[in-house]
Amino acid sequence: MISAYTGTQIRAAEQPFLAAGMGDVLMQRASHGLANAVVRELQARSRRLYGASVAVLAGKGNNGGDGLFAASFLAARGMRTTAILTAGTAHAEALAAFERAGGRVHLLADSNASQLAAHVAGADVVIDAILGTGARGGLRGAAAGLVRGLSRGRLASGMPGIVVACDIPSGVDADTGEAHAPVLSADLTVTFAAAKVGLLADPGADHAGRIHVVPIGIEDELPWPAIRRFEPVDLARLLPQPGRRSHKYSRGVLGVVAGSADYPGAAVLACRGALAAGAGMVRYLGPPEVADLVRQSCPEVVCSTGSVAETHVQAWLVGSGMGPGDTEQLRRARDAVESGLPVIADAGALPALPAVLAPQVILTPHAGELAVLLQRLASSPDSPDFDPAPDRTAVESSTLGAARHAAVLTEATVLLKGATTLVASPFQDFYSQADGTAWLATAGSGDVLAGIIGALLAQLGSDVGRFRDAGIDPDERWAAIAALGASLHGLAGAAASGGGPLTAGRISDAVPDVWYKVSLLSKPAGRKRNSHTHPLP
Ligand SMILES: NC(=O)C1=CN([C@@H]2O[C@H](COP(=O)(O)OP(=O)(O)OC[C@H]3O[C@@H](n4cnc5c(N)ncnc54)[C@H](O)[C@@H]3O)[C@@H](O)[C@H]2O)[C@@H](O)CC1
Ligand SMILES: [K+]
Repeated sequence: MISAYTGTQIRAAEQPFLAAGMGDVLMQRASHGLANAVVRELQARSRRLYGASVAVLAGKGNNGGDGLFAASFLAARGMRTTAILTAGTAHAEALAAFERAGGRVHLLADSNASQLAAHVAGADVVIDAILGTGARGGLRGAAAGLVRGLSRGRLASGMPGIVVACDIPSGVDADTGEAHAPVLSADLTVTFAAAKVGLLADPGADHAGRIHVVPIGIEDELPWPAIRRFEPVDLARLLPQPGRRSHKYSRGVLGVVAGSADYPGAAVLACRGALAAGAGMVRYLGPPEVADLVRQSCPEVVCSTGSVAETHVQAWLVGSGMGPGDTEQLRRARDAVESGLPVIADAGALPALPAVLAPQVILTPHAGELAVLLQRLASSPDSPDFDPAPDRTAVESSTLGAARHAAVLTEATVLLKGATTLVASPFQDFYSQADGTAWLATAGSGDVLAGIIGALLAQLGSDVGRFRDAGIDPDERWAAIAALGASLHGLAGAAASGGGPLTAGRISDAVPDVWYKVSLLSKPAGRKRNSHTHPLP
């Protein structure tokens, strides 16, 4: 599990060390880690170390200090180092160390910005150490102009160097992931003590590149994380395995209310996702013509035109492929929510459900649907910290804030789909998953995700002990189940894609194999099914 923290939490954890006069020690650990990461990055790309050019963009705070110390270590390994001081001043000891190591220093001004930009664009490595966790807002003045020029150059592929962000890309809010343009997108972010929330939420995550955490010795002081991310080994622990005496009913039965005359395929894809993710049985309720298609595609599914009340299941999936005119299906969706069973509510169900729900109801909007949902709830008096009527762009620029707000207002668990999938529980537990590939942005992908999460709800919803044993508050298991589903969906999509285009059905087809490979991570080597190890996709 990856745990991430706000800048405020990190600073609070540092406080006892700073009070004990250990600030310099922390900075040395951080900057050594940064320098080592740069060396490894060059080596991984088979680039020479001796003579490599390094440009560090250094602000006036400790973030700039980290960058300057790191550059001085790199100079000691024979690299040619240049510092651009973006604020006219810099951390005094770090600057002195940098100059002693032979680094060249330039003060950034409007008059020399374009000349320095050309120099930086030609460097083998650019270290972005302008702003860190102490930033308020984004880059300003000449620093903004420099980064804007560099970003344009990067987009035009004119900048072959490696961009390494020190702690966080400058301009990204460490607490929220909001990005104040311009931001220089990094290939690698080397972050200290622990990942920052802003690296795990879009749009900050767009700019972070790969994330490397450097421990600096304050980790034991860190509080409960602000956001977490499951890794495959966590899936190995949390995904269910049938017992020897399991039967289809004890394995977990999922009821599916999805599809319509206009979108019958959504029902098929949701059912396929659910079957692939281990539901003991899937029961489909819906129009006969959709049920026919479901039967043809998935003969395992038991179809009926009955009511929610007379259908015995452990969890419901409602809404995929449904529209406002599908009166009977929408009534079933509301009945499913009223049953008190765990429900995943997707697409067409979102506008049709009561405003206030419950934690075991998982809403799965994309950014546009979340904007509509928040607009519907905007009349709520509990929305002081959010634009009362956010549009899609507002949601996309503050994904974590929007998901958090929706969870608070609806009292449901909210899964916001996107390049990074965020899950917010109404109790304010958060997960971020980014296991997939951009090829997952394909029609029907969300229906499969709903099916996968539905199957996990049916199998895991009552398994309180499993979550407690994994250190997850049982009340928060709905968010954990949603995050597990997002992770499984992402891993399956990446495996099925293999780097090329993807169709939704292939995501579900890939789930069982990914599940199997993940489950090997929890078993001692001697107990593997055969002698071959299956690398994760
Ligand atoms: N506190 C510690 O013990 C450690 C801090 N570390 C580093 O220190 C960083 C935090 O350092 P600081 O608190 O000095 O903060 P920053 O280095 O992020 O910068 C804050 C400085 O920039 C100014 N500033 C804030 N917003 C600005 C903006 N939008 N435009 C221009 N200037 C702005 C502030 O007035 C302040 O002087 C971390 O990100 C990390 O890199 C590491 O060295 C590890 C140890
Ligand atoms: K930075």
